[in-house]
Amino acid sequence: MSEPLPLMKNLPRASIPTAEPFVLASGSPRRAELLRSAGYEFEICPASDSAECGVDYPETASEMVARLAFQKAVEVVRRRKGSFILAADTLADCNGKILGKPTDRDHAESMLRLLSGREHDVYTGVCLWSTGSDRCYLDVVRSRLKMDLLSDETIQRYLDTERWKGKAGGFGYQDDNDWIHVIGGDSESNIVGLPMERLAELLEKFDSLADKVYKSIH
Ligand SMILES: Cc1cn([C@H]2C[C@H](O)[C@@H](COP(=O)(O)OP(=O)(O)OP(=O)(O)O)O2)c(=O)[nH]c1=O
Repeated sequence: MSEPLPLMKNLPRASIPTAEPFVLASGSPRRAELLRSAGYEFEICPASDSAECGVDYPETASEMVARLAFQKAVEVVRRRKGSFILAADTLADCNGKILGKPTDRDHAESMLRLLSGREHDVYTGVCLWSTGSDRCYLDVVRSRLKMDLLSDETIQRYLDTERWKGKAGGFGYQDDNDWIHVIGGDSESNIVGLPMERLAELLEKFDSLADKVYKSIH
């Protein structure tokens, strides 16, 4: 088995605030790996892709990840009664241009060319939802990154690895590249899809933070 990445080590863990089974409403292998590395026990029940698509809303990256995390949670809440649900969404934002997962190699290349030599933000929206008590909390964490100016050769070499697949912005911070640097925000796990430090805080404070959810969204 390969050695866990440094960012997967010493991750904080908090107790689940209800007696409900903990359900990860995400198909992201990174989110599952982060939770597993921290020692959480959970089931996986991904939201359908339709929870992510839809109308082009005029919104910021921060608003968008919050909305998408909420939509993914709603979709799973409908199927998993009596569960404590965690949904998340991650996007990159380079000067107002919002970058999701690339659809193909050309799309990934255009994202890398946009990010090359620039600073950008990575946002993750987190939605926690106790379906038994109908309480929900939504939060967003931001990290700031700087990508070195990439040569054509570096871009093509990275694209050849296919590690850009399924990753917002067309790259993986965890992919051991020396051309991407964190310059703001202190959660590396946030960049990879789940801010583990904030998650532990939210779980600890869930009872005081969470609001009752309107029945109408069920
Ligand atoms: C920026 C960045 C993103 N990512 C990943 C995290 C997320 O899995 C993905 C963003 O896609 P998301 O739509 O947030 O999640 P997903 O499609 O993987 O899973 P689901 O919708 O079922 O929850 O990008 C990295 O792995 N490394 C990175 O450096």
